[in-house]
Amino acid sequence: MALTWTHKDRGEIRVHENLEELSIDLVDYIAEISEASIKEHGVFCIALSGGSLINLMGFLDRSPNGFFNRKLVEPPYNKIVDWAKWYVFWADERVVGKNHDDSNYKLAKDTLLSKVNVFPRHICSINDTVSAEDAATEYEFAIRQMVKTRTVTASENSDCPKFDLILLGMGSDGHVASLFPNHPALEVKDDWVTFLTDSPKPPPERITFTLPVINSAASVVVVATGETKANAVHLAIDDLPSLESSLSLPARMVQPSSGNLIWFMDKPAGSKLEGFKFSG
Ligand SMILES: O=C1O[C@H](COP(=O)(O)O)[C@@H](O)[C@H](O)[C@H]1O
Repeated sequence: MALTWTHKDRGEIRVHENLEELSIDLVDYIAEISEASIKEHGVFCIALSGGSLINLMGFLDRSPNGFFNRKLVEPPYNKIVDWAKWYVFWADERVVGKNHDDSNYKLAKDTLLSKVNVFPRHICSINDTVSAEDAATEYEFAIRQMVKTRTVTASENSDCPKFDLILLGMGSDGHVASLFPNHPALEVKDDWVTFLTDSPKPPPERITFTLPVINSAASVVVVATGETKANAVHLAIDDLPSLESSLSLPARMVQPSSGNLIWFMDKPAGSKLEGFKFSG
């Protein structure tokens, strides 16, 4: 059973017994938001990230113990999810070829998108043949067109798109999307998508949603697993008034203005949280 509680301003926290339980809960949540969004406005606009998150969405092959039996690409989800209404974006992307192993697009394509009926024209990936700067500009332009045509909802509170769901992983340094600690990309307020040519984590060239876009989403999920993430999870969630550095931790700056924020983690990642330590 997951240990779940709501922090007064850091959203809902779900600490799962193990990765299998986390995966099932995450897949359930995505299916639920997909259904609600389609009911409400006819489409589901989801922004993916890269990294370990994608496999945790239950897209990996079934494990020998049979736990990964509720993958989005398997029954019941492959039947009940209305894939034709999905529009898929990336909260961040590495500026490499689409067939490169570092590509977040390739990861999602190999594990999910090639196995379900999302229309290829609904898969909004970056132009991988131009510079990082141009790729960011073009990606933002493409999203602006989709807001104009009302495929992507406009935020009521900001000049930003309101994605139905943004899925973020978190690095052990507290980075989310490609927003790294102390990087100037964190300060970008006027653009929806920005670029980096000096990412501290390879590959160096990336594009990323900016904080205003992330914080305008209807739902934001942050997924963190493993002991190496425990300290960043603690700094991102717990009340630590004396530790000013934690305030500029990218994961702590994820604060949806009117949307939901949910943290999915396993026990090792949640082990340093106040709420976990005092849970008995
Ligand atoms: O480089 C990236 O890292 C983060 C976290 O990855 P993880 O493997 O530690 O979960 C990921 O969310 C981001 O999209 C990616 O570009």
